[in-house]
Order: sequence, then C-alpha cells, then structure tokens
Amino acid sequence: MSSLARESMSGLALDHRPRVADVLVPVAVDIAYSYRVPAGMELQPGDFVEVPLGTRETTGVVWGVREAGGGNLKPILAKRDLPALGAPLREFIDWIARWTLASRGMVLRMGVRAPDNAGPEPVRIGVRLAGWPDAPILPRRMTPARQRAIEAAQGGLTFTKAALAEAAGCSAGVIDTLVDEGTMEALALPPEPVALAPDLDFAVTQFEPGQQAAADALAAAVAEEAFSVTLLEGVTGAGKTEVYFEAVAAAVRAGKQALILMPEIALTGQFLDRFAKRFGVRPAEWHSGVSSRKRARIWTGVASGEVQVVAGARSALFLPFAKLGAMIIDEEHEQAYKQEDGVAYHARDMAVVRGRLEGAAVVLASATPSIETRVNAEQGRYRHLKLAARFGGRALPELHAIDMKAGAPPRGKWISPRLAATVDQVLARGEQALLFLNRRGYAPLTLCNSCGHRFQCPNCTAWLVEHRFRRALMCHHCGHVERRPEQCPECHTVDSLIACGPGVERLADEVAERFPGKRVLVLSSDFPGGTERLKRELEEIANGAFDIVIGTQLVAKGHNFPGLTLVGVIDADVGLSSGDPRAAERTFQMLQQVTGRAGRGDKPGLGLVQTYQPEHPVIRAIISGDAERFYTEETEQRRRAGLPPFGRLAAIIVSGNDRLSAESHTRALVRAANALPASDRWSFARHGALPGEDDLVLLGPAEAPIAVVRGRHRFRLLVKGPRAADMQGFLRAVLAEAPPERGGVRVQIDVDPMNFM
Ligand SMILES: Nc1ncnc2c1ncn2[C@@H]1O[C@H](COP(=O)(O)OP(=O)(O)OP(=O)(O)O)[C@@H](O)[C@H]1O
Ligand SMILES: [Zn+2]
Repeated sequence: MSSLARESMSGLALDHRPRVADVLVPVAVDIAYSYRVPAGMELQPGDFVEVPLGTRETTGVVWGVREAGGGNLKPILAKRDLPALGAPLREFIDWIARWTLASRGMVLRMGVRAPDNAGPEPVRIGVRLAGWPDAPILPRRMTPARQRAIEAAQGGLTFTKAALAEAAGCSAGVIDTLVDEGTMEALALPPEPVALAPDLDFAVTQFEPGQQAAADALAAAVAEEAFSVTLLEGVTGAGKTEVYFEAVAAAVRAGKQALILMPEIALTGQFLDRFAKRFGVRPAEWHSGVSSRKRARIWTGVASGEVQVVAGARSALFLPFAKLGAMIIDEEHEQAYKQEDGVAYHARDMAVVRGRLEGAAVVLASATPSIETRVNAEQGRYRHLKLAARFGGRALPELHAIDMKAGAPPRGKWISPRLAATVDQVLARGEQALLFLNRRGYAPLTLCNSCGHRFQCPNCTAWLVEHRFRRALMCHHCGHVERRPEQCPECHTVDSLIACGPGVERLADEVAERFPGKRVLVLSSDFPGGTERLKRELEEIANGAFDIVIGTQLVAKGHNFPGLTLVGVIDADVGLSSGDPRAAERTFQMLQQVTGRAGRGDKPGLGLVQTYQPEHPVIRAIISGDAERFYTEETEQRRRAGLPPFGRLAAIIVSGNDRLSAESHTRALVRAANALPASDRWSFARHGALPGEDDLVLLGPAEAPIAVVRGRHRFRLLVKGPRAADMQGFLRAVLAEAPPERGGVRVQIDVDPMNFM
C-alpha cells in the first residue's frame, strides 16, 4: 500500500484521489519530472515547489497536475510562498525551448533565477525625535551639530539616518549620539518600494502633428487589449521615445503593465531621466547591474502587478507580468538582442511571441529597422508608423564621403586633412565633434619589425589587441591578457615591436597631437570603472564638458548630445567585407545611427564618412540619404538568395578539445542528415543532389572563421531552407540520428543565427 493511500485512509488527506505533479526544474533537461503530491497539498500549474533532485533539493515549477497512482515516486517536499507562473509565461517557456532546441529546464532557469536570490530584506532604520512634541528629551550636553540635527528633525517626521545627517549638515555619528542620549528614537522603516506608480499627467508631451498621429495610433493599439505588432520607424531625433511613452501611458491607463526592452540598459541613465520627466518617477530597472535582492523584489512586484513599468535588458522578457499590456522594443535592429551563449534566442523575436501569448501590443522602434521587421511591415503582418522628420524642425545631418584614395592622411595617421580641418572649424565655433572608430584598444595587431612575428592569442585564432592604457596585449574573444614585452619573443630584437592599424586609444594620440589643448574623451567599454563611469561620461558629454569625443559603437546608440554637430567616421569600410549575410545591413545601420548623433541640438549637424569605397552601394545609400532605396535593394538581394526573412537559417556549431574530434563529429552529423528517412514536414537535399526550391540544404562542414576560441576547435554547419520548412523538426531528427557527443565534443544549435564567426 502506498504511503499516500495510507494517509488517505487515516483521513489526513482532503483529496482522496492520488495525484502526481509534473515539475520542471531549472537544470539542463527538457522533460518535467513527476513527483507525488502529498495529501493535503493544494497544487496548481505554475506553483513553485521544493523537490528532491538526485542528492539535493531544488526549486521547480509545476507544469501539470494529474490524477494518477503516485506509485513509488518521490514526494514534493514543500510548496513555496511565491506567486505562481501564469499560463502565458509557461507557454512562452515551452515555445522558446521548442524554437531554439534548448532544454525547457534551461529556459525556465532564465525566468526563475530572480526570486531565489531574495535574501532577507535589509532592515532600514529611521530616526525621529523622541517625545515630540510634548515631552522632548534634550541631550545632557548641547553642541551646534546636535542643535542642527534636532532642528532639522522638528515636526516629528521620521528620517533615515543619512538623510537627517545631510539635512543637518552633520555626521551620522552625531545622530547616533542623540539616539544614545534618548533625544531621538530609532525605528524600523518599511522597505522602500521598488518602483513608484507613474503619474500619467505629470508632464504631458506637446506633440507635433506627425508625432501626435503616431502616439495616438500606439495608444489605440494598446487600448485594443489584443495582440498587435507596430513598427515605429522614425529618423534619428524624431522623438520616437516620447511617442512610445504614450503606449506605456495607455497600458497603465488600462490598468496594465508595460515593458520597455533596451539593448544596453546599463547605459541608459539618460533614458530613465527622460521617463521621469514625462511620468514623474523612474521605471523599475532590470539588468545584470541591479542587485539581486532588488531584482527579487522587482520580480515579485511584477508578479503582483504592483510594478507597472519595467525598463530592462533582454532577460526582462522572462518576468512574470501579471497583466502585460504593452511591450516596447527600442532599437529593435540591435544585435545585442541576440543572446548567443546558453539558450540562443533573439529577444526581439521572442518579445513578439510573448506579446501574442499575453494578448499585448508590441512596438518595435528604430531609425534603422532590420530587414526582417521591414519586410513584416511591408507584407502587412506588422503595422507601420513613420516619423519622417526630426523634432522641432531640425534637419538631419548633411553627409559627405571622404574618398581616402584621394585624400589619405600620412602613414600611421587616420584623420584625413579634410576631416581635421572641419574639426577645427567646429571647435572654433564652440561645438563638439565625435570621431567614431569601432575598434577598442590601441592597435588591432602588433608585429615585430625585424622578424615579422605576430602576436596571436594562445587560446584563439585571433590577433592580440594592444591596450596601451593597460600596457597589455589582449584577446577580444577569450579575455587572455599578457604584458607587451620589451623585445620580440621570437628573434629577441629589442624595441622592434610595431603597432598596426588604429584603435580608439591610438586615435586619441593622434587627436592630442593634432588638436592640442582640447578636451578629449575616449569612450570605450573596456576602461576601468565600468558602467558607472560610462554613465557619468555620457552625461558629461551631453553637458558639453568635452570638445572631441572618440568612441566605439557605444556612442552610436540612442544618445542625445545637444552640442555635438560633427561626426567623423574614421573607417566606414570596417564591416563591409565580412562574410556575414547581414554585413551591408549592419554597416548601413551603424553609419546611420552614428551620424544621427550630429545636430540634435539647435545647430545643424554634419557627418563626414572616410572610406576607400565611396562607390559601394551602402556608402552611397548613406550619403544620399536614400534609405528607401537601400532597403529595397537589400531586400531584393535577400529574396533572391533565399536569406532571412525569405528563407530560414540555422547554424550547428561543433566544438572539441582538438581539431580532429570536432571535425569528425561534424562529419558524423552530415552523415546522419543524409541517412534520415524522408519526412512530410521537410525535404532535405541529400549530398550530391541538386536542391529543389523547397529543400533544406546543409552547407559545410567548414572550419569556423575564428577556428579556435578559448582553446576549443570549432566547425560549423549551416542549414538553409524555405520559410515553410520545419527547420526545428529537421534539426531534432539529425541530432537524434547522430552518434552521441563524446570526448569533450559539444554541439550548439543556433536557430536564426546573427553571428557567423
Ligand atoms: N514633442 C516633443 N516635445 C519636446 N521635446 C521633444 C519632442 N519630441 C522629441 N523631443 C526631443 O527631441 C530629442 C530627440 O528625441 P528622441 O531621442 O526621442 O529621438 P529618437 O527618435 O529616439 O532618436 P534616435 O533614433 O536617434 O535615438 C529629445 O531630446 C527629445 O526629448
Ligand atoms: Zn583568446
């Protein structure tokens, strides 16, 4: 007789039928494990439970409850006091796992890490005058500081110690003494709310007619309280942020929640302030820089509906919204939305999925939408709103190409005479210039002048990048760091090492030499001080504290620097020749975004683009300002090549401790694909056969362009096929048919890959 039956017979159980719960646990397994539900425990799908897992215990989420004989299943240990995961979020987790081929447990992990990090709330201590107002207790000895503290506390209000010390202009020690003396009393304060309710009428934006129409359309979409996707496309500086704030307002007005996803949330101090300017308070912030305790509280607040607006990085997509009304994906074209390690998912695409499951309005905002999103809008799957002009009658920057074949700077210099002369003019007018170079460090390659030795990473197929600031040679792929030696390790010649090519640090040397006495800032993500430093620096740029800013792509994203009138692109050709199918699109977006930083204030902007290929279609499209033409041509090329969004791609990346094991497993995968029986869900062009229009094709194996990363040898396969093919079904079948991964071999699947390295 099972123990459950015994319990039932003894009359302990409220429910007499034995029940089994299928519980998903946050580890790398796809199936939900079955556990016996102890008598008397009420469980619903979505409930958090404590379960035994091997030799340990873990928190899992109930995926289903069935009536069945529990047999000798292990029992659920306890039900946790956490808000249950709603059905749409559970479905979302299943959906992502199916789409990415990740295990459901790993996807769940992304959604439930937060509440478990909740340590006990730190107790906040407040102080106030004891005996106020009738029976004050004065300290035995009065000092001016004590006097000020007592005066500041008049009225009987409760202050935090720090706030009172600041108001009184005294140290916290003075307050402590007053508490010891009995003059003040200390008491525990309730925890600070994680986010205050936005005030929809705090500062209503006065829109221009075009903006107003777009804002109304977004508000109407949210008011439908049904799933929709709208592309909000507007030139740089058009006021997209202000406009989509009205979608947020509409959601809150309807008693619902809003999520704003941003590609680089850690850098968006400016954004949070703008939100506060419109709504009086900042939204809840969600990213890796937020303390885990605070995240745990936001998680709970989002689940209860108390937190109404969240601005966050892609992981915010897994928050347990109680009633999601609107989702904004800002800078939807950004590659940062694609997560590459662990579960390989694209947050923009998954946001659309979540929006559908939640019945929410999704807004994709960008000045340079991805081809995928553009096509969806053109084909009517998405609504399309356009803001064609900058706010306040400001003009888009005037753009010119500088042909470096004709007007190149001397060797070892990167700023052409024409760009330098224009910087002089801009600075003379008291305006700011931005020099953009998307290369961190001092120089991308170091070599020996005497024997030609090149410094390569010991773990990766990559040159070491010199970082002079840190006096080191660094690998940008694995983080390997070594000292830059005095002599060549190969031929031992002293002082023979030379830097090849420019990085932002080297450009800074040239700027210091060419523009002496100017205030120059190099903005790069790898300087010490991290996000806090960057935030401050971005603010200072906006306040005009620098004349020349040198920066990587960090400066290109969404910032508003009113005094900046000139953007000089040092090397527009950098990304054009890579083998990436999105190379043209990315370069176009990058150049459009960075030149879009110019002239956002009262004065007109100018963009100068240094290039060796002024005739290249991407460069021509940028300079002419004919974005439509670029989109049309690029879309047509994708269509002809059967590339996304007209066809689908998936990458299979096989890595191993040595080249041979990685390569032979890759070949085994190819054999497995060729050995698959025919299916009615896909057709596969077997090796040697001419692929038909509806066939999936397997390209490769090819050694990855960066063949070794972190000591692991990598091979790639690319599956390409029509939109309608069941790509995931095919991938699953191949993996099932292939031999098991042995000897340190690992297979990663990347559906809709953005990275081909
Ligand atoms: N209706 C308005 N009233 C007052 N200020 C506005 C209005 N619309 C836009 N602005 C201001 O214009 C500037 C540009 O707007 P915003 O940054 O939203 O543009 P954007 O379209 O997001 O540009 P980008 O794509 O370059 O990030 C901001 O300083 C913003 O506050
Ligand atoms: Zn490396």
